[in-house]
Amino acid sequence: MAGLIRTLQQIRCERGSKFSVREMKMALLSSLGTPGLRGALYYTGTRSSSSGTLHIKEPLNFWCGGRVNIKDVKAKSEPVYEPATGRVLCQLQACGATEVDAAVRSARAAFTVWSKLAGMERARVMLEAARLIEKRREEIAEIEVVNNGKSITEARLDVDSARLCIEYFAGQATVLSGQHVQLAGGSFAYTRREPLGVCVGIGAWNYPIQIAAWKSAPAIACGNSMVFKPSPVTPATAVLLAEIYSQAGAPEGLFNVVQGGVETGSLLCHHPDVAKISFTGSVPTGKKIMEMASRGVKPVTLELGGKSPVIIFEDSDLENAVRGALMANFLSQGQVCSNGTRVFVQSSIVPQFLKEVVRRTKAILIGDPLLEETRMGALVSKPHLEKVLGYVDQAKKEGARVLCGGEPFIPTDPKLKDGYYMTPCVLDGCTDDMTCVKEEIFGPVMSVLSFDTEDEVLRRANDSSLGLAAGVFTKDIKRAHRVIENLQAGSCFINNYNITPVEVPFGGYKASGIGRENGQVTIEFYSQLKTVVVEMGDVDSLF
Ligand SMILES: NC(=O)c1ccc[n+]([C@@H]2O[C@H](COP(=O)([O-])OP(=O)(O)OC[C@H]3O[C@@H](n4cnc5c(N)ncnc54)[C@H](O)[C@@H]3O)[C@@H](O)[C@H]2O)c1
Ligand SMILES: C[N+](C)(C)CCCC=O
Repeated sequence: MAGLIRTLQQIRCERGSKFSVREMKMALLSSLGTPGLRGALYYTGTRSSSSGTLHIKEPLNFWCGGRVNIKDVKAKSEPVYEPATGRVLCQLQACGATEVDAAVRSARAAFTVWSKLAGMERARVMLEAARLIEKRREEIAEIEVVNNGKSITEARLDVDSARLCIEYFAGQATVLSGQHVQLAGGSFAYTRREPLGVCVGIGAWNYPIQIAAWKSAPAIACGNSMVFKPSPVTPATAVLLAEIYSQAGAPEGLFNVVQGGVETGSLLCHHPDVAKISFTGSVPTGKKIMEMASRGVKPVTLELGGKSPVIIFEDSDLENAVRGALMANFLSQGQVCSNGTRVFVQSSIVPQFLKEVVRRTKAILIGDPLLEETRMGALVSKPHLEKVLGYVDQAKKEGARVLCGGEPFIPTDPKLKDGYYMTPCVLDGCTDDMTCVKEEIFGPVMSVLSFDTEDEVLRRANDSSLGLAAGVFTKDIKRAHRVIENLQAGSCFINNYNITPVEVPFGGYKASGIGRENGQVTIEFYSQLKTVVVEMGDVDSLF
C-alpha cells in the first residue's frame, strides 16, 4: 500500500494536479506488476469515448519527428473502418516512392546519431518511452479497439505487452557486448556487436501496437532505426508509438511510420538503404518478402501463420484444459497467429470436455468492444468475417458438427448493427483431412479431434507444413516434456496456452517463420558481429 501511495504521489507531482479515482485504479493495476488478465478484468474506469464516436483526422504518416500530411493529390486514399460499427473511421493516405524515400532518409539520418550512443543512453530514451506508454495506456487501448474491434480488456494487455517489451530491450541495450579471444604470442581478437542500419518493420492487423513495439524495441536497442508499415486495415496506433519515442527524446527519424499496402510494402523491401526486413503476416506474403529481400541479400525475420495443436490427455485437470482451449482459440476473436485451433482430446474425456467447452463458449459475451464486460468484439473487416463464416459452412459440408456458434451476430445496440460480429464456434467430429483442420481460419472457430494414443497424436499434430505453436495438458510431468520434445513447433506451452512474456523468444518452426521476437536471442536478429584480429607481433608473411 505504501508503494501504491508513492506511485500516486508521483503521478500527482508529474501532473501538478490531484489524482482521480480512475488514475488511482490505474496506479493500483500497474503496482500489481506484470499484467495479466486479473489486472485488466477488474478495471472499472469510465470510457472517454464509445463505439461510433471517434473520428481520426490527424495524419497517420510520421517521419522526421512529426506527422506528415501527404499533399500529393495523386496519393492513394482509402477508407479505414471501425469494425464494431462498420462506419468509416478515417481515410488512409498511402505512401508512394517519394514518401517511402523520405522516411528512409529520415531513418538513415537518425541512425548516424543513435548508433553512436552508449547502450545506457539508448536505454534512458526507451525507458522514458515506456513510461509515456503507461501514462497513455487507456488512450492507446481505446484507439486500438476502435480500429481493430478487439475488446478493451485485451487491448490494454496488448499495450502493456508493448510497454514491457520496450522496458525489456532497454535493459538489453545496456548489456550489449562482444567477446575477447586470446591468440598466440599475445595477439588477440575481439568482436563488436554492431547495428545493421535502417530496419523495416511490416505489421499485420491483429496486434497492431504490440507488433510495432515487438519489432521496434529490439531494433532500436541495438542502435538501428526503423521505418514501420502497419497493415492498411489498422493504421491508427503505430503513429502514437512514433510520437511517444519522439517525446521520449529519440532523435528525429528514429522510428517512422509509412502507411499503405502491398505497393508501399514492396517499395520498402526493395529500397537500397534498407538493411533488414522484419515481417509479421501471412505465409504467402512472407514468401514474397523473402524473395524481395534476397535481391538485396537482406536478412529477414518472418513471423507467419499457424495451425497449432493443443493436446489434452485424459489425466489433465479438465477445468484447466477447457480454460486453456478457450484461451487458445478465442482471444482477439480468434485472430491470433499462435492459436491452438486443432484441439486433440483423448477419446475417454471427449464428452466431458465438449460439454464444458460448449457451455463456456456459449457464455462468451459478444458486443461493443469498448464495454468492460465484453469478452468478444468484432472481427477486423467484413470480407474477413465472410471468409471465416465460409470456413464454417465448408466444415459442415465436409461432415463436421457445429456444437455452437459459427453464425453472424447482431448486437442489440442499434449503433452496432453493421459491425462484423459472429458467435464463437466449436466444431466436433473433425478429421485430419477437413479444410477446417488443415487451413488457418483466423477466426473464432475451434476444431475438436479425438485421439487414443500418444504416438498417434504426435504424428497427427506434426502433420502440418506450419509449426508456430503447440500445447499439451497433462498431470504426467514426464509425458509433458516428452510430448513437447517431439512436437515440431517453436512456441510451446505445458498446462497453459498463448502466454507470451517478453522475456522469452516467440516464433515458429517450418513455414511459420524465420527468426524470433522477444527474449535475449532477438538481439542476434537486429545486429551483426564484427571480428577484429589484433596482431601484437610481426607479420609472418609467406611471400
Ligand atoms: N507469427 C506471428 O507472430 C504472427 C502475428 C500476427 C499475425 N500473423 C499472421 O498474419 C496473418 C494475418 O495478417 P494479414 O492478413 O495482415 O497478413 P498479410 O500477409 O496479408 O499482410 C501483412 C502485412 O504485409 C503487407 N503486405 C502485403 N503484401 C505485401 C507485399 N507484396 N510486399 C510488402 N508488404 C506486403 C500488408 O500490407 C500488411 O502490412 C495470419 O496468417 C497470421 O497468422 C503472424
Ligand atoms: C500475445 N498473443 C496472444 C500470444 C499473440 C501473439 C501474436 C500473434 O498473433
